Amino acid sequence: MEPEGERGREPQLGARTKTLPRGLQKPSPGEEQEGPVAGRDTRLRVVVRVRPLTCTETRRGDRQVVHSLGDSTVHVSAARHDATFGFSAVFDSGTSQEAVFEGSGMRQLVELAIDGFACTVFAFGQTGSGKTYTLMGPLVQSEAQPAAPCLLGLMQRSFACLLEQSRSRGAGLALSASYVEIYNEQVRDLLSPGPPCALPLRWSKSRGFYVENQLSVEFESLEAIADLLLEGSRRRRSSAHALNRHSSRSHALLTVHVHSRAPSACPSKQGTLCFVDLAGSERVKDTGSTGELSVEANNINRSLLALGHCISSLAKPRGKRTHIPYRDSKLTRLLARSLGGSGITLMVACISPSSRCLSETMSTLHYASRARRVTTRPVANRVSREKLLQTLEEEIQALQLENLSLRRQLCLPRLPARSTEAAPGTPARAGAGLGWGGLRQSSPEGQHPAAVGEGSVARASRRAPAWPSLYSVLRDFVVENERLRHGGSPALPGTRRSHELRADAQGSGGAALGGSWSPPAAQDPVSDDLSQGWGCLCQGGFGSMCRGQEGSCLGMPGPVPCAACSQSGNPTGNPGTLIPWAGQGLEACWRLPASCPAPLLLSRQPRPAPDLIGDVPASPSHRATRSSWSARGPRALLGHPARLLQPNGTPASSCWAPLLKLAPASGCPCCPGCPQCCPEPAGAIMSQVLPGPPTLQPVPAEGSASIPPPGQEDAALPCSHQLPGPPQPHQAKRRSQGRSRSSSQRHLLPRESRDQRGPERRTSPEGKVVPSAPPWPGLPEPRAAGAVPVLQWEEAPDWLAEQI
Ligand SMILES: Nc1ncnc2c1ncn2[C@@H]1O[C@H](COP(=O)(O)OP(=O)(O)OP(=O)(O)O)[C@@H](O)[C@H]1O
Repeated sequence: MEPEGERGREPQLGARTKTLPRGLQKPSPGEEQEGPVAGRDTRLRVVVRVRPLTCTETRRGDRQVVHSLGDSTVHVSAARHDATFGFSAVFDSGTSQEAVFEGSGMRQLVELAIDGFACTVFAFGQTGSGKTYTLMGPLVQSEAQPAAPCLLGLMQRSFACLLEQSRSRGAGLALSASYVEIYNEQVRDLLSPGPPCALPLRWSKSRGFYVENQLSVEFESLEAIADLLLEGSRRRRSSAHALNRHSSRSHALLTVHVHSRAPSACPSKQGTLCFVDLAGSERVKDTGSTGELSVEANNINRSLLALGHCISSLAKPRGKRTHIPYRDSKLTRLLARSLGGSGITLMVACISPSSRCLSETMSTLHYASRARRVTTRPVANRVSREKLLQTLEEEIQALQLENLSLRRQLCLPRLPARSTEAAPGTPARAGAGLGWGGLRQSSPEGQHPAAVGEGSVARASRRAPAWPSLYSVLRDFVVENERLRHGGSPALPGTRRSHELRADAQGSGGAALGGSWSPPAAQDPVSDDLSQGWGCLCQGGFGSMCRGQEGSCLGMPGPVPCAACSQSGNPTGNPGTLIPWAGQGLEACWRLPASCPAPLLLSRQPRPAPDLIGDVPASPSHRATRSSWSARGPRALLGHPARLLQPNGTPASSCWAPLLKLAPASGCPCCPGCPQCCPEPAGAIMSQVLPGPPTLQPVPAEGSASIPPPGQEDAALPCSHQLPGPPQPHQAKRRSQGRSRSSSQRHLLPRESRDQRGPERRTSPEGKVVPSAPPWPGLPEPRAAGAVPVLQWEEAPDWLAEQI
């Protein structure tokens, strides 16, 4: 039993709510603070909510044994239990939802999240004690019958508060949400449609424990986040048992990521607000759980026990703490930062007043009292622009090197340097790319990109706001990396155009994309080549996947089986593969038409707008991204999610949901690749994205080249907005390096390929020479002087390739 004296030691609520998001108060030495103080021990804030007796309990004649004494204390009076507990606040059964929001300090928590702190609120208690009610309000039966505004829970009120703050700061806050549940010790994404699948839990030094590949959805309105909450809650596992007709069978974690964009000189802040609705502890004999319900109950109780152990260990003074068993359950891993790290945490202990629940109530109150002794050391996550740029650049470099190595292993040709999107509000102009290409240009002559350090980043950041470009480049690399890791064709920049043309020719793709632009198919040689069964696209680099003869490539391994091919049964039993093409919501079957009865390109479902992407239901301002990929390799440097985007409305067949979507490479977010926004030679792109098959191609006639020779592939940059101009000295040097590297590049190709490297051109099936880079009016030939070279093969360190 909790001693009476416990009460006296509790500081008063008014004195404790010293939330200082900005000033960060200075405590007296050795003083332990309850209000968050950066870098100082700060107690968890624990409040108690007593729910009213339910109809069943009243009907049964249960006695009310829990009473709030009005001064943040709660009194339990029963035959063998008589105790008083003090907390930060106690809300009795008559307290409104709004009073709970205001009195619990939730509003301050929202402000702290905006200020860059990782804030967590979690509700715990016995099953049926009102945790979900406190966080989300009463169960919403349907969208047509929303809950009365006065009943909305802490979540909805916090969202409203956040959005209000966002509006008052102009375009200052970028908000996104992710929603996962831990069900039977498996982490599952509640925002991904389709059958639930387990997501891996990873650890990194910078981020601690995190869920890999969870979907993160941007939102800008209350309706949007309310939809997400509703959608996720519907997917969450719940069942009926004796104590609750809608009992949650999983722990749910909804995290809102708050990114405050600061004026250029100030650091930006990246806070989080995480709502954890724990599944309720339960006694199987009380709930009458059997079978699956009892398995769930065991898992719930086990993870709550692990949480209890962590809290007990953390409640000891710092010097006396030994090991904190965070790794005992997924729940404690995910809550590690909130409990003992640098976050700020509010715990809401929910209890039933019924005499029947007395022992569970006592256990919850003891648990809560112990939690009050737990301290964290809050640290705001502030990222200076310089630092963010540097981190982004490092990430891009690491990814580029890794992709180079992967391409090398897959015998794919290099890609040209990535173009970048212009920063919002910055008109796209030649040479103004601020991404990788821009940074490389600003690097000292001949310097390895990996050696481009803070200085060049700083230069880049001084020239213009660079991160929209860098993020765009990073996203491209991540998408490409994922494709390469799966052994499939990378999402190749620029290919979207050809496939849009193709779909347009079939009368479907253009419409799906809003299709305002439909250039003549004659300007798209690759599209023609694909449709007419031109050559093997994978250059024989895939072993058994490719028979290595013209027109007989059975496709690269890819994530989405082509329904038509797999159903019709092809001679080798190797189904065709639908490759999602960047930016277009299109899928291309790599099998050739002769053997694939499916259309070469399939358009996806029409989408309301090209930039409303993600596999979450279309809703105002939704934009879905997947969180960080894997902790392998030299990546995982950033604390932000990888931008693996999924097309809207496309059901994910697996947890990887491999239908990737890239924003158009042009500066215009809704541009499907029109010549106005993407003033690069379309054909030049095609010549670069097509893997050149040196051994398998018919030797073309003289006069045109489509496969650029080593050292020249880098000449044309898709959407890089270059203008023709005389070669700069460092560019001339680069070209000479390109020539000299050809010898070293040779060893990257299969011997057969090396021996039979033919002229750098190809022909269409009719024998007609297809120029690789048809001139686009007003723009340079792809290999014209002034183009920015890409990373050389030699520049990818061997050790990296070995590691990968
Ligand atoms: N403060 C409250 N006022 C009115 N009704 C409440 C209150 N708290 C809970 N209830 C009601 O009690 C029932 C159980 O609540 P809820 O589902 O939120 O419990 P829970 O703790 O989340 O249970 P579980 O752990 O099993 O999911 C619901 O019908 C809910 O509407």
